[in-house]
Amino acid sequence: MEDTYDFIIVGAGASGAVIASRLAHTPAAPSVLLIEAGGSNAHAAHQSGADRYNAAFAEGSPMNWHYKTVPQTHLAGQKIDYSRGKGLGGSTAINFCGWTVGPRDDYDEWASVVGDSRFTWKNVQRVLKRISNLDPKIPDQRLEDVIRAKPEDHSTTGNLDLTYGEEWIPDVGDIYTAAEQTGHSINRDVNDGDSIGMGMGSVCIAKGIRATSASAYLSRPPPNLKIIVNAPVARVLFDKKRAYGVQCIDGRQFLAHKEVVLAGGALNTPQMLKLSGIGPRDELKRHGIPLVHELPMVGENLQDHCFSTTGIVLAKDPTLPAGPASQSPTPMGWFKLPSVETSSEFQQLPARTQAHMRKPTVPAMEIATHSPPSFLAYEPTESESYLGVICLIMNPQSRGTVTLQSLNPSTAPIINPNFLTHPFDRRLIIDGMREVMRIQRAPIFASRTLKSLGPANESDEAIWEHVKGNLRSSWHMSCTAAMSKHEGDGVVDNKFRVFGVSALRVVDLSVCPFVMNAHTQSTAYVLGEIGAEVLAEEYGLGDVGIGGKA
Ligand SMILES: Cc1cc2nc3c(=O)[nH]c(=O)nc-3n(C[C@H](O)[C@H](O)[C@H](O)COP(=O)(O)OP(=O)(O)OC[C@H]3O[C@@H](n4cnc5c(N)ncnc54)[C@H](O)[C@@H]3O)c2cc1C
Repeated sequence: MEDTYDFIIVGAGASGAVIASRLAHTPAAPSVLLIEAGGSNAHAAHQSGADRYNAAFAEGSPMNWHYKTVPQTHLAGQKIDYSRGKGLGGSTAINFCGWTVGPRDDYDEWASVVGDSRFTWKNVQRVLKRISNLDPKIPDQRLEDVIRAKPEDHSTTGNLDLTYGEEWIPDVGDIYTAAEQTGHSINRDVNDGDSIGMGMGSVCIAKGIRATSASAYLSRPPPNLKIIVNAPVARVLFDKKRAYGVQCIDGRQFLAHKEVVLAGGALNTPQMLKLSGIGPRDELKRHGIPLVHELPMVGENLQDHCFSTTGIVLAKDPTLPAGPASQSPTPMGWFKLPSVETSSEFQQLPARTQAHMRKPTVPAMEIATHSPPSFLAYEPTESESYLGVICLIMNPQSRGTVTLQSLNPSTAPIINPNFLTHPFDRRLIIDGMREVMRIQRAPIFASRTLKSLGPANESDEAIWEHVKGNLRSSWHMSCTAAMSKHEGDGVVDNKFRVFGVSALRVVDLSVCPFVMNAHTQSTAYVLGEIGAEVLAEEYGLGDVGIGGKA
Protein backbone atom coordinates (compact mmCIF):
# COMPACT_ATOMS: atom_id res chain seq x y z
CA MET A 1 0.00 0.00 0.00
CA GLU A 2 1.36 3.40 -1.06
CA ASP A 3 1.14 5.09 2.32
CA THR A 4 2.78 2.33 4.32
CA TYR A 5 6.45 2.53 5.21
CA ASP A 6 8.89 0.58 7.33
CA PHE A 7 9.69 3.62 9.48
CA ILE A 8 7.88 6.90 9.98
CA ILE A 9 9.89 9.78 11.44
CA VAL A 10 7.85 12.76 12.65
CA GLY A 11 9.75 16.06 12.54
CA ALA A 12 12.68 17.01 10.26
CA GLY A 13 14.77 18.96 12.78
CA ALA A 14 18.26 18.21 14.04
CA SER A 15 17.51 14.68 15.22
CA GLY A 16 14.72 13.78 12.77
CA ALA A 17 16.59 14.65 9.56
CA VAL A 18 19.62 12.67 10.74
CA ILE A 19 17.80 9.49 11.76
CA ALA A 20 15.63 9.48 8.62
CA SER A 21 18.61 9.89 6.31
CA ARG A 22 20.82 7.39 8.12
CA LEU A 23 18.10 4.69 8.19
CA ALA A 24 17.30 5.18 4.52
CA HIS A 25 20.99 4.87 3.57
CA THR A 26 21.56 1.57 5.37
CA PRO A 27 22.34 -1.42 3.10
CA ALA A 28 18.85 -2.89 3.75
CA ALA A 29 17.33 0.34 2.35
CA PRO A 30 14.07 0.26 4.33
CA SER A 31 11.26 2.56 3.22
CA VAL A 32 11.29 5.68 5.38
CA LEU A 33 8.75 8.49 5.57
CA LEU A 34 9.94 11.78 7.06
CA ILE A 35 6.95 13.92 7.82
CA GLU A 36 7.34 17.60 8.72
CA ALA A 37 4.80 20.15 9.94
CA GLY A 38 6.46 23.14 8.24
CA GLY A 39 7.60 23.87 4.69
CA SER A 40 10.74 23.11 2.72
CA ASN A 41 12.66 26.18 4.03
CA ALA A 42 14.49 26.24 0.71
CA HIS A 43 15.97 29.69 1.41
CA ALA A 44 17.12 28.92 4.99
CA ALA A 45 20.67 28.01 3.97
CA HIS A 46 21.41 31.54 2.88
CA GLN A 47 20.54 33.06 6.21
CA SER A 48 23.95 33.11 7.74
CA GLY A 49 24.97 36.69 8.44
CA ALA A 50 22.85 39.15 10.39
CA ASP A 51 19.87 37.24 9.01
CA ARG A 52 20.67 34.34 11.23
CA TYR A 53 19.63 36.40 14.24
CA ASN A 54 16.59 37.95 12.63
CA ALA A 55 14.95 35.27 10.52
CA ALA A 56 13.60 33.43 13.50
CA PHE A 57 11.75 36.33 14.94
CA ALA A 58 10.04 38.10 12.05
CA GLU A 59 6.38 38.27 12.90
CA GLY A 60 4.40 35.56 11.17
CA SER A 61 7.52 33.80 9.82
CA PRO A 62 6.46 30.31 8.71
CA MET A 63 9.85 29.03 9.93
CA ASN A 64 8.98 29.54 13.60
CA TRP A 65 6.33 28.04 15.88
CA HIS A 66 6.39 31.42 17.73
CA TYR A 67 5.91 29.89 21.16
CA LYS A 68 6.07 31.97 24.33
CA THR A 69 6.18 30.85 27.93
CA VAL A 70 3.38 31.58 30.36
CA PRO A 71 4.11 34.76 32.36
CA GLN A 72 6.97 34.07 34.75
CA THR A 73 5.31 35.82 37.69
CA HIS A 74 8.47 35.74 39.81
CA LEU A 75 10.39 37.38 36.93
CA ALA A 76 8.41 40.58 36.58
CA GLY A 77 5.70 38.64 34.71
CA GLN A 78 7.83 38.21 31.58
CA LYS A 79 6.51 35.97 28.82
CA ILE A 80 9.78 34.65 27.48
CA ASP A 81 10.35 33.96 23.79
CA TYR A 82 10.33 30.21 23.26
CA SER A 83 10.89 30.04 19.51
CA ARG A 84 11.17 26.67 17.77
CA GLY A 85 12.09 26.09 14.15
CA LYS A 86 9.44 24.79 11.75
CA GLY A 87 10.10 23.21 8.36
CA LEU A 88 12.98 21.13 7.02
CA GLY A 89 15.95 21.55 9.35
CA GLY A 90 13.67 22.42 12.28
CA SER A 91 15.43 24.70 14.75
CA THR A 92 18.74 24.27 12.87
CA ALA A 93 17.21 26.44 10.13
CA ILE A 94 16.66 29.39 12.49
CA ASN A 95 19.29 28.94 15.18
CA PHE A 96 22.41 31.05 15.62
CA CYS A 97 24.70 28.42 14.07
CA GLY A 98 26.93 28.05 17.15
CA TRP A 99 28.51 24.59 17.39
CA THR A 100 29.60 23.51 20.86
CA VAL A 101 29.98 19.95 21.94
CA GLY A 102 29.77 19.88 25.71
CA PRO A 103 31.74 18.29 28.53
CA ARG A 104 32.86 14.68 28.35
CA ASP A 105 31.75 14.24 31.99
CA ASP A 106 28.16 15.06 30.99
CA TYR A 107 28.05 12.24 28.48
CA ASP A 108 29.68 9.78 30.87
CA GLU A 109 27.09 10.75 33.49
CA TRP A 110 24.28 10.18 30.96
CA ALA A 111 25.70 6.72 30.19
CA SER A 112 25.83 5.95 33.88
CA VAL A 113 22.28 7.23 34.58
CA VAL A 114 20.78 5.03 31.85
CA GLY A 115 23.31 2.16 32.09
CA ASP A 116 24.37 2.21 28.44
CA SER A 117 27.85 2.79 27.04
CA ARG A 118 26.37 4.19 23.83
CA PHE A 119 26.12 7.54 25.63
CA THR A 120 29.70 7.65 26.93
CA TRP A 121 31.96 10.45 25.70
CA LYS A 122 34.11 7.85 23.95
CA ASN A 123 31.22 6.66 21.80
CA VAL A 124 29.81 10.17 21.30
CA GLN A 125 33.22 11.32 20.08
CA ARG A 126 33.15 8.55 17.47
CA VAL A 127 29.66 9.62 16.36
CA LEU A 128 30.61 13.32 16.24
CA LYS A 129 33.31 12.47 13.73
CA ARG A 130 30.62 11.13 11.40
CA ILE A 131 28.61 14.33 11.83
CA SER A 132 31.19 17.05 11.47
CA ASN A 133 33.39 18.36 8.71
CA LEU A 134 35.52 21.01 10.39
CA ASP A 135 37.72 23.52 8.61
CA PRO A 136 39.90 24.63 11.55
CA LYS A 137 41.33 27.73 9.82
CA ILE A 138 40.84 30.98 11.71
CA PRO A 139 40.55 34.30 9.93
CA ASP A 140 42.64 36.34 12.39
CA GLN A 141 46.20 35.04 12.63
CA ARG A 142 46.86 37.22 15.69
CA LEU A 143 44.72 34.81 17.68
CA GLU A 144 46.44 31.59 16.67
CA ASP A 145 47.66 31.05 20.22
CA VAL A 146 44.14 31.42 21.51
CA ILE A 147 41.95 29.41 19.12
CA ARG A 148 43.37 26.21 17.66
CA ALA A 149 41.32 23.03 17.18
CA LYS A 150 43.41 19.85 17.30
CA PRO A 151 42.84 17.87 14.08
CA GLU A 152 42.88 14.53 15.94
CA ASP A 153 39.79 15.54 17.94
CA HIS A 154 37.73 16.46 14.87
CA SER A 155 36.82 15.21 11.45
CA THR A 156 36.84 16.48 7.91
CA THR A 157 34.62 13.77 6.48
CA GLY A 158 31.28 14.24 8.24
CA ASN A 159 28.06 15.66 6.82
CA LEU A 160 27.88 19.04 8.54
CA ASP A 161 30.18 21.86 7.44
CA LEU A 162 31.76 23.67 10.39
CA THR A 163 34.17 26.60 10.34
CA TYR A 164 35.39 29.43 12.54
CA GLY A 165 33.81 31.98 10.20
CA GLU A 166 35.38 34.09 7.49
CA GLU A 167 35.83 37.38 9.31
CA TRP A 168 36.08 38.25 12.96
CA ILE A 169 35.12 41.37 14.87
CA PRO A 170 38.32 43.53 14.85
CA ASP A 171 38.68 43.81 18.65
CA VAL A 172 37.64 40.22 19.36
CA GLY A 173 41.01 39.49 20.99
CA ASP A 174 40.39 41.89 23.89
CA ILE A 175 38.10 39.50 25.70
CA TYR A 176 40.84 36.85 25.86
CA THR A 177 43.19 39.40 27.39
CA ALA A 178 40.44 40.35 29.86
CA ALA A 179 39.88 36.70 30.76
CA GLU A 180 43.59 36.22 31.48
CA GLN A 181 43.77 39.48 33.42
CA THR A 182 40.97 38.20 35.67
CA GLY A 183 42.53 34.79 36.26
CA HIS A 184 40.74 32.60 33.73
CA SER A 185 42.49 30.11 31.50
CA ILE A 186 42.33 30.21 27.72
CA ASN A 187 40.92 27.12 26.05
CA ARG A 188 42.11 26.75 22.48
CA ASP A 189 39.54 24.10 21.65
CA VAL A 190 36.33 24.18 23.68
CA ASN A 191 34.94 21.34 21.54
CA ASP A 192 37.34 18.57 22.60
CA GLY A 193 35.25 17.37 25.55
CA ASP A 194 36.64 19.90 28.03
CA SER A 195 35.16 23.35 27.50
CA ILE A 196 36.51 25.00 30.66
CA GLY A 197 38.21 28.34 29.92
CA MET A 198 37.73 31.22 27.52
CA GLY A 199 37.51 30.07 23.91
CA MET A 200 35.31 29.99 20.85
CA GLY A 201 33.00 27.38 19.39
CA SER A 202 32.81 26.82 15.66
CA VAL A 203 29.79 27.69 13.52
CA CYS A 204 27.80 25.66 11.01
CA ILE A 205 28.40 28.22 8.29
CA ALA A 206 30.73 27.61 5.37
CA LYS A 207 31.41 30.08 2.54
CA GLY A 208 28.62 32.26 3.88
CA ILE A 209 26.06 29.46 3.72
CA ARG A 210 24.29 28.11 6.80
CA ALA A 211 24.46 24.33 7.18
CA THR A 212 21.23 22.88 8.57
CA SER A 213 20.31 19.28 9.30
CA ALA A 214 18.35 19.41 6.03
CA SER A 215 21.20 20.77 3.90
CA ALA A 216 23.64 18.31 5.49
CA TYR A 217 21.47 15.16 5.46
CA LEU A 218 18.49 15.62 3.14
CA SER A 219 19.63 17.45 0.04
CA ARG A 220 19.90 14.27 -2.05
CA PRO A 221 17.48 11.78 -0.49
CA PRO A 222 17.60 8.21 -1.84
CA PRO A 223 14.43 6.87 -3.52
CA ASN A 224 13.42 4.92 -0.40
CA LEU A 225 13.25 8.13 1.69
CA LYS A 226 10.03 10.04 1.15
CA ILE A 227 9.82 13.54 2.63
CA ILE A 228 6.43 15.17 3.11
CA VAL A 229 6.22 18.82 4.21
CA ASN A 230 3.34 20.99 5.46
CA ALA A 231 1.88 17.92 7.16
CA PRO A 232 1.58 18.49 10.92
CA VAL A 233 0.96 15.22 12.71
CA ALA A 234 -1.96 15.25 15.15
CA ARG A 235 -1.43 11.90 16.85
CA VAL A 236 0.07 8.45 16.78
CA LEU A 237 -2.30 5.61 15.85
CA PHE A 238 -2.41 2.62 18.18
CA ASP A 239 -3.74 -0.90 17.93
CA LYS A 240 -4.07 -1.58 21.66
CA LYS A 241 -0.56 -0.69 22.78
CA ARG A 242 1.22 -1.03 19.44
CA ALA A 243 1.88 2.10 17.36
CA TYR A 244 1.02 1.44 13.72
CA GLY A 245 1.09 4.86 12.13
CA VAL A 246 0.27 8.55 12.42
CA GLN A 247 -2.65 10.79 11.57
CA CYS A 248 -2.09 14.32 10.29
CA ILE A 249 -4.21 17.29 11.28
CA ASP A 250 -5.76 17.22 7.79
CA GLY A 251 -6.90 13.63 8.40
CA ARG A 252 -4.34 11.82 6.21
CA GLN A 253 -3.00 8.62 7.71
CA PHE A 254 0.42 7.05 7.15
CA LEU A 255 1.21 3.56 8.36
CA ALA A 256 4.42 2.00 9.65
CA HIS A 257 5.31 -1.71 9.44
CA LYS A 258 8.13 -1.38 11.90
CA GLU A 259 8.29 1.79 14.03
CA VAL A 260 7.06 5.32 14.48
CA VAL A 261 9.76 7.71 15.71
CA LEU A 262 8.76 11.07 17.20
CA ALA A 263 11.36 13.81 16.64
CA GLY A 264 9.22 16.91 17.13
CA GLY A 265 11.53 18.55 19.67
CA ALA A 266 11.17 19.05 23.41
CA LEU A 267 7.90 21.01 23.21
CA ASN A 268 5.96 19.32 20.42
CA THR A 269 6.96 15.74 21.18
CA PRO A 270 5.34 15.71 24.65
CA GLN A 271 2.30 17.44 23.15
CA MET A 272 2.02 14.71 20.48
CA LEU A 273 2.48 11.95 23.06
CA LYS A 274 -0.30 13.36 25.23
CA LEU A 275 -2.67 13.86 22.29
CA SER A 276 -2.00 10.21 21.41
CA GLY A 277 -3.03 8.99 24.86
CA ILE A 278 0.37 8.70 26.53
CA GLY A 279 0.95 10.89 29.55
CA PRO A 280 -0.35 11.82 32.99
CA ARG A 281 -3.75 10.18 33.58
CA ASP A 282 -5.48 13.24 35.07
CA GLU A 283 -4.38 15.66 32.38
CA LEU A 284 -5.53 13.31 29.61
CA LYS A 285 -8.85 12.75 31.37
CA ARG A 286 -9.40 16.51 31.69
CA HIS A 287 -9.15 16.79 27.90
CA GLY A 288 -11.19 13.65 27.21
CA ILE A 289 -8.27 11.79 25.62
CA PRO A 290 -8.55 7.98 25.86
CA LEU A 291 -5.59 6.63 27.84
CA VAL A 292 -3.28 4.30 25.92
CA HIS A 293 -0.63 4.21 28.61
CA GLU A 294 -0.17 6.26 31.76
CA LEU A 295 3.26 7.95 31.86
CA PRO A 296 3.32 10.77 34.42
CA MET A 297 6.69 12.15 33.29
CA VAL A 298 5.57 13.14 29.76
CA GLY A 299 5.96 16.93 29.57
CA GLU A 300 7.58 17.15 33.00
CA ASN A 301 11.25 17.85 33.76
CA LEU A 302 11.62 20.67 31.19
CA GLN A 303 15.17 22.04 31.46
CA ASP A 304 16.80 24.94 29.64
CA HIS A 305 19.63 27.44 29.93
CA CYS A 306 18.36 30.90 30.77
CA PHE A 307 20.60 33.94 30.60
CA SER A 308 20.85 37.56 31.60
CA THR A 309 23.01 40.31 30.13
CA THR A 310 25.37 42.97 31.34
CA GLY A 311 27.31 45.45 29.21
CA ILE A 312 29.88 48.17 29.08
CA VAL A 313 29.95 51.20 26.80
CA LEU A 314 33.48 51.96 25.59
CA ALA A 315 35.09 54.88 23.86
CA LYS A 316 35.38 53.77 20.23
CA ASP A 317 38.90 53.09 18.98
CA PRO A 318 38.90 55.15 15.73
CA THR A 319 41.79 53.09 14.30
CA LEU A 320 39.75 49.89 14.20
CA PRO A 321 37.87 49.03 11.00
CA ALA A 322 34.13 48.38 11.27
CA GLY A 323 33.61 44.68 11.83
CA PRO A 324 31.13 42.10 10.53
CA ALA A 325 29.45 42.14 13.92
CA SER A 326 26.78 39.59 13.21
CA GLN A 327 28.60 37.24 10.82
CA SER A 328 31.43 36.42 13.18
CA PRO A 329 31.28 33.59 15.69
CA THR A 330 31.33 35.02 19.19
CA PRO A 331 33.84 34.20 21.92
CA MET A 332 32.47 31.86 24.55
CA GLY A 333 33.81 30.73 27.88
CA TRP A 334 32.79 28.09 30.38
CA PHE A 335 33.88 28.60 33.95
CA LYS A 336 33.70 26.98 37.33
CA LEU A 337 32.62 29.29 40.15
CA PRO A 338 34.27 28.49 43.50
CA SER A 339 31.78 30.74 45.34
CA VAL A 340 28.92 28.58 44.13
CA GLU A 341 30.47 25.30 45.27
CA THR A 342 30.82 26.63 48.82
CA SER A 343 27.31 28.12 48.93
CA SER A 344 24.54 26.73 51.13
CA GLU A 345 22.38 26.37 47.98
CA PHE A 346 24.99 23.96 46.53
CA GLN A 347 25.34 22.01 49.79
CA GLN A 348 21.60 21.33 49.74
CA LEU A 349 21.66 19.63 46.32
CA PRO A 350 21.53 15.82 46.11
CA ALA A 351 24.97 14.22 46.63
CA ARG A 352 25.06 12.85 43.05
CA THR A 353 24.33 16.29 41.58
CA GLN A 354 27.05 17.87 43.71
CA ALA A 355 29.52 15.16 42.72
CA HIS A 356 28.73 15.70 39.04
CA MET A 357 29.21 19.45 39.25
CA ARG A 358 32.61 18.95 40.89
CA LYS A 359 33.93 16.91 37.94
CA PRO A 360 36.76 18.62 36.05
CA THR A 361 34.96 19.37 32.78
CA VAL A 362 31.58 20.42 34.20
CA PRO A 363 31.15 24.21 34.18
CA ALA A 364 28.98 26.32 36.49
CA MET A 365 28.39 29.10 34.00
CA GLU A 366 28.94 30.12 30.43
CA ILE A 367 29.59 33.54 28.98
CA ALA A 368 29.10 34.57 25.37
CA THR A 369 30.29 37.99 24.34
CA HIS A 370 29.27 40.59 21.76
CA SER A 371 25.56 40.25 22.45
CA PRO A 372 23.51 43.00 20.79
CA PRO A 373 22.95 46.28 22.71
CA SER A 374 19.21 45.76 22.26
CA PHE A 375 19.44 43.12 25.02
CA LEU A 376 19.92 46.10 27.37
CA ALA A 377 17.74 48.48 25.36
CA TYR A 378 20.80 50.61 24.55
CA GLU A 379 21.83 52.32 21.32
CA PRO A 380 25.53 53.26 21.17
CA THR A 381 26.35 56.62 19.63
CA GLU A 382 28.83 57.11 16.76
CA SER A 383 31.71 57.63 19.19
CA GLU A 384 30.87 54.61 21.35
CA SER A 385 31.43 50.91 21.06
CA TYR A 386 29.62 48.40 23.18
CA LEU A 387 30.51 45.06 24.74
CA GLY A 388 27.52 43.05 25.87
CA VAL A 389 28.11 39.74 27.63
CA ILE A 390 25.48 37.16 28.41
CA CYS A 391 25.73 34.86 31.39
CA LEU A 392 24.09 31.45 31.02
CA ILE A 393 23.65 29.18 33.99
CA MET A 394 24.73 25.58 33.62
CA ASN A 395 23.29 22.55 35.47
CA PRO A 396 19.95 24.32 36.04
CA GLN A 397 17.88 22.77 38.83
CA SER A 398 14.53 24.47 38.11
CA ARG A 399 12.09 22.15 36.37
CA GLY A 400 9.36 23.24 33.98
CA THR A 401 6.36 21.68 32.28
CA VAL A 402 4.70 21.33 28.88
CA THR A 403 0.96 20.74 29.30
CA LEU A 404 -1.99 20.65 26.94
CA GLN A 405 -4.01 23.77 26.41
CA SER A 406 -6.57 22.00 24.29
CA LEU A 407 -7.41 18.84 22.42
CA ASN A 408 -6.77 20.73 19.21
CA PRO A 409 -3.28 19.75 17.93
CA SER A 410 -2.94 23.16 16.23
CA THR A 411 -3.13 24.97 19.57
CA ALA A 412 0.20 25.71 21.23
CA PRO A 413 0.91 23.80 24.43
CA ILE A 414 1.19 25.65 27.76
CA ILE A 415 4.90 26.06 28.43
CA ASN A 416 6.21 26.95 31.85
CA PRO A 417 10.00 26.68 32.27
CA ASN A 418 9.77 27.93 35.87
CA PHE A 419 13.08 29.71 35.29
CA LEU A 420 15.11 30.48 38.43
CA THR A 421 12.52 29.05 40.79
CA HIS A 422 15.18 26.82 42.37
CA PRO A 423 17.37 28.63 44.94
CA PHE A 424 20.53 27.09 43.45
CA ASP A 425 19.77 28.65 40.06
CA ARG A 426 19.30 32.06 41.68
CA ARG A 427 22.66 31.71 43.48
CA LEU A 428 24.27 30.68 40.20
CA ILE A 429 22.99 33.56 38.12
CA ILE A 430 23.82 36.13 40.79
CA ASP A 431 27.38 34.84 41.24
CA GLY A 432 27.77 34.36 37.48
CA MET A 433 26.68 37.90 36.66
CA ARG A 434 29.05 39.20 39.32
CA GLU A 435 31.87 37.30 37.61
CA VAL A 436 30.95 38.78 34.23
CA MET A 437 31.02 42.27 35.74
CA ARG A 438 34.47 41.51 37.15
CA ILE A 439 35.72 40.44 33.71
CA GLN A 440 34.28 43.61 32.21
CA ARG A 441 36.32 45.63 34.73
CA ALA A 442 39.61 44.05 33.51
CA PRO A 443 42.40 46.58 32.82
CA ILE A 444 42.09 46.14 29.04
CA PHE A 445 38.58 47.64 29.21
CA ALA A 446 38.82 49.85 32.32
CA SER A 447 40.59 52.83 30.74
CA ARG A 448 38.07 52.98 27.86
CA THR A 449 34.89 52.32 29.81
CA LEU A 450 32.44 55.22 29.67
CA LYS A 451 29.63 53.53 31.55
CA SER A 452 28.37 50.15 32.73
CA LEU A 453 24.93 48.86 31.92
CA GLY A 454 23.00 46.19 33.77
CA PRO A 455 22.93 45.70 37.54
CA ALA A 456 23.29 48.99 39.50
CA ASN A 457 26.06 47.46 41.64
CA GLU A 458 27.48 44.04 42.55
CA SER A 459 25.30 43.25 45.57
CA ASP A 460 23.09 40.18 45.42
CA GLU A 461 20.03 42.43 45.65
CA ALA A 462 21.04 44.73 42.78
CA ILE A 463 21.98 41.81 40.52
CA TRP A 464 18.70 40.01 41.24
CA GLU A 465 16.73 43.21 40.62
CA HIS A 466 18.32 43.41 37.16
CA VAL A 467 18.12 39.70 36.34
CA LYS A 468 14.47 39.26 37.16
CA GLY A 469 13.49 41.82 34.54
CA ASN A 470 16.18 40.84 32.02
CA LEU A 471 16.06 37.13 31.43
CA ARG A 472 15.99 35.19 28.18
CA SER A 473 16.02 31.60 27.06
CA SER A 474 18.84 30.26 24.95
CA TRP A 475 16.27 27.91 23.38
CA HIS A 476 17.99 24.79 24.70
CA MET A 477 14.75 23.24 25.94
CA SER A 478 15.26 19.53 26.68
CA CYS A 479 14.29 16.56 28.88
CA THR A 480 10.46 16.48 28.55
CA ALA A 481 10.42 12.78 27.62
CA ALA A 482 13.53 11.83 29.53
CA MET A 483 15.50 8.63 29.13
CA SER A 484 15.77 6.54 32.26
CA LYS A 485 16.20 3.01 33.53
CA HIS A 486 12.74 2.92 35.10
CA GLU A 487 9.28 3.79 33.86
CA GLY A 488 8.52 5.67 37.10
CA ASP A 489 11.00 8.45 36.43
CA GLY A 490 11.20 8.67 32.67
CA VAL A 491 9.45 8.29 29.34
CA VAL A 492 11.87 6.27 27.17
CA ASP A 493 14.41 3.56 27.88
CA ASN A 494 18.03 3.55 26.73
CA LYS A 495 16.92 2.35 23.27
CA PHE A 496 14.57 5.34 22.88
CA ARG A 497 11.50 3.05 23.31
CA VAL A 498 8.49 4.71 24.92
CA PHE A 499 7.75 2.78 28.10
CA GLY A 500 4.62 0.64 28.14
CA VAL A 501 3.89 0.58 24.39
CA SER A 502 5.60 -0.98 21.40
CA ALA A 503 6.86 0.28 18.02
CA LEU A 504 7.10 3.88 19.26
CA ARG A 505 10.34 5.76 19.97
CA VAL A 506 11.32 9.32 20.73
CA VAL A 507 14.60 10.55 19.26
CA ASP A 508 15.16 14.25 19.91
CA LEU A 509 16.25 16.51 22.75
CA SER A 510 13.20 15.51 24.79
CA VAL A 511 15.06 12.35 25.80
CA CYS A 512 18.05 14.00 27.53
CA PRO A 513 18.07 12.97 31.19
CA PHE A 514 19.50 16.42 31.96
CA VAL A 515 20.25 19.38 29.74
CA MET A 516 23.80 19.17 28.39
CA ASN A 517 26.14 21.92 29.58
CA ALA A 518 26.63 23.27 26.07
CA HIS A 519 24.59 24.65 23.20
CA THR A 520 22.31 21.83 22.31
CA GLN A 521 22.23 21.29 18.56
CA SER A 522 25.25 18.98 18.58
CA THR A 523 23.50 16.68 21.08
CA ALA A 524 20.39 16.57 18.89
CA TYR A 525 22.52 15.48 15.90
CA VAL A 526 24.27 12.89 18.08
CA LEU A 527 20.90 11.48 19.17
CA GLY A 528 19.78 11.16 15.54
CA GLU A 529 22.94 9.19 14.76
CA ILE A 530 22.73 6.94 17.83
CA GLY A 531 18.99 6.40 17.32
CA ALA A 532 19.68 5.22 13.76
CA GLU A 533 22.34 2.80 15.02
CA VAL A 534 19.96 1.34 17.60
CA LEU A 535 17.20 0.75 15.02
CA ALA A 536 19.63 -0.56 12.39
CA GLU A 537 21.01 -3.07 14.87
CA GLU A 538 17.58 -4.26 16.01
CA TYR A 539 16.16 -4.61 12.51
CA GLY A 540 19.33 -5.96 10.89
CA LEU A 541 19.63 -3.05 8.46
CA GLY A 542 23.44 -3.12 8.25
CA ASP A 543 25.95 -0.35 8.92
CA VAL A 544 24.82 3.20 9.56
CA GLY A 545 26.78 6.08 8.15
CA ILE A 546 28.10 4.71 4.91
CA GLY A 547 27.03 6.60 1.84
CA GLY A 548 24.78 8.99 3.76
CA LYS A 549 26.64 12.18 2.98
CA ALA A 550 24.25 14.57 1.29
C1 LIG B 1 16.44 30.89 17.94
C2 LIG B 1 17.27 29.70 18.30
C3 LIG B 1 18.66 29.83 18.38
C4 LIG B 1 19.44 28.71 18.72
N1 LIG B 1 20.81 28.82 18.64
C5 LIG B 1 21.57 27.71 18.80
C6 LIG B 1 22.96 27.74 18.55
O1 LIG B 1 23.52 28.75 18.10
N2 LIG B 1 23.68 26.61 18.80
C7 LIG B 1 23.10 25.46 19.25
O2 LIG B 1 23.82 24.47 19.50
N3 LIG B 1 21.77 25.39 19.44
C8 LIG B 1 20.99 26.46 19.20
N4 LIG B 1 19.64 26.37 19.32
C9 LIG B 1 19.05 25.08 19.76
C10 LIG B 1 19.06 23.98 18.69
O3 LIG B 1 18.72 24.48 17.43
C11 LIG B 1 18.07 22.89 19.15
O4 LIG B 1 18.48 22.42 20.41
C12 LIG B 1 17.98 21.68 18.20
O5 LIG B 1 17.68 22.07 16.89
C13 LIG B 1 16.89 20.75 18.72
O6 LIG B 1 16.77 19.64 17.87
P1 LIG B 1 15.46 18.73 17.87
O7 LIG B 1 15.64 17.73 16.79
O8 LIG B 1 15.21 18.24 19.26
O9 LIG B 1 14.25 19.73 17.53
P2 LIG B 1 14.05 20.72 16.32
O10 LIG B 1 15.33 20.99 15.62
O11 LIG B 1 13.29 21.88 16.86
O12 LIG B 1 13.13 19.91 15.30
C14 LIG B 1 11.79 19.53 15.55
C15 LIG B 1 11.08 19.41 14.21
O13 LIG B 1 9.84 18.73 14.40
C16 LIG B 1 8.84 19.40 13.66
N5 LIG B 1 7.54 19.12 14.27
C17 LIG B 1 7.11 19.51 15.50
N6 LIG B 1 5.85 19.08 15.70
C18 LIG B 1 5.48 18.40 14.58
C19 LIG B 1 4.28 17.74 14.19
N7 LIG B 1 3.19 17.70 14.99
N8 LIG B 1 4.23 17.14 12.98
C20 LIG B 1 5.33 17.16 12.14
N9 LIG B 1 6.47 17.81 12.47
C21 LIG B 1 6.55 18.41 13.67
C22 LIG B 1 9.23 20.86 13.78
O14 LIG B 1 8.58 21.68 12.83
C23 LIG B 1 10.73 20.77 13.60
O15 LIG B 1 11.09 20.78 12.23
C24 LIG B 1 18.81 27.46 19.00
C25 LIG B 1 17.42 27.33 18.91
C26 LIG B 1 16.66 28.44 18.54
C27 LIG B 1 15.15 28.26 18.43
